[in-house]
Amino acid sequence: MMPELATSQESDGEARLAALAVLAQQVRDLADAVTLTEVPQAELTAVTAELVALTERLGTARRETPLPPEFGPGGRYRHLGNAVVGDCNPHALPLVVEPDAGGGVRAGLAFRPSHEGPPGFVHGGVSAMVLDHLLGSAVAAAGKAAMTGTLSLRYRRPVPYGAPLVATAAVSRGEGRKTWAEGLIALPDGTALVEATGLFITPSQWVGVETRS
Ligand SMILES: CCCCC/C=C\C/C=C\C/C=C\C/C=C\CCCC(=O)SCCNC(=O)CCNC(=O)[C@H](O)C(C)(C)COP(=O)(O)OP(=O)(O)OC[C@H]1O[C@@H](n2cnc3c(N)ncnc32)[C@H](O)[C@@H]1OP(=O)(O)O
Repeated sequence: MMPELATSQESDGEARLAALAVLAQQVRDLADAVTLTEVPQAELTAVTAELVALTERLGTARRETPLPPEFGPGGRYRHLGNAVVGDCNPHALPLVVEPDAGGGVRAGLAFRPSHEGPPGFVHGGVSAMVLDHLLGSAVAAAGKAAMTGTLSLRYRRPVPYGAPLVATAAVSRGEGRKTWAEGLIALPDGTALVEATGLFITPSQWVGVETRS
């Protein structure tokens, strides 16, 4: 179950990965363009034909699975294929998670129109995904490799897209293979929008796995 972590020497060249990250960002922009477009039907059909051709070009050399977690340049942990933080995954925001002064983690973020749930606001499941990852990252920053056992959310206010927000998380307690973490998505002034608590469990075969680079 535990992924074998490669080193960057075993992964693709850094220049190619940088080009792939640029492509992934373009696809994110494409997703928003599709979500918001009002061009006429004939133009939609023409664009679709071009996208079919592009999809086929990318598929001529294809991996079985997204890019795995690895220790990249400088020994820094990264997971380029991850759905939340992966620079090379168009589905990812991508979130940049950093240690904060208090021993937890933080990430600045801005959701996009393609994250719409209730009209004009971010889908609650998307907020949950971000908080799942952030709480998991706080657990990893505390030295535990763990998977989400439970995640509980309190949606206090609708989450806007297109606006700068901040997400934070920290471990609240630990007991054997269980680690509890708390976090929130907030406005820059600290106003809480979504609060989360979660229980993360270290599978027995992951006990002792190094999570800090
Ligand atoms: C993902 C990390 C990769 C590590 C890579 C290395 C370095 C990492 C560095 C940085 C990583 C950065 C960030 C990571 C960020 C995000 C993480 C995202 C997390 C996810 O998005 S992850 C996907 C969703 N997640 C799952 O896909 C889990 C599916 N599930 C399972 O894989 C098992 O189910 C598991 C492992 C949860 C437990 O399995 P197990 O066999 O170890 O458990 P076991 O039965 O031994 O129970 C032991 C004690 O936990 C209690 N317990 C068990 N399960 C519970 C539950 N669900 N709720 C409440 N309590 C539970 C029992 O009641 C018992 O309690 P007690 O001891 O008191 O009786």
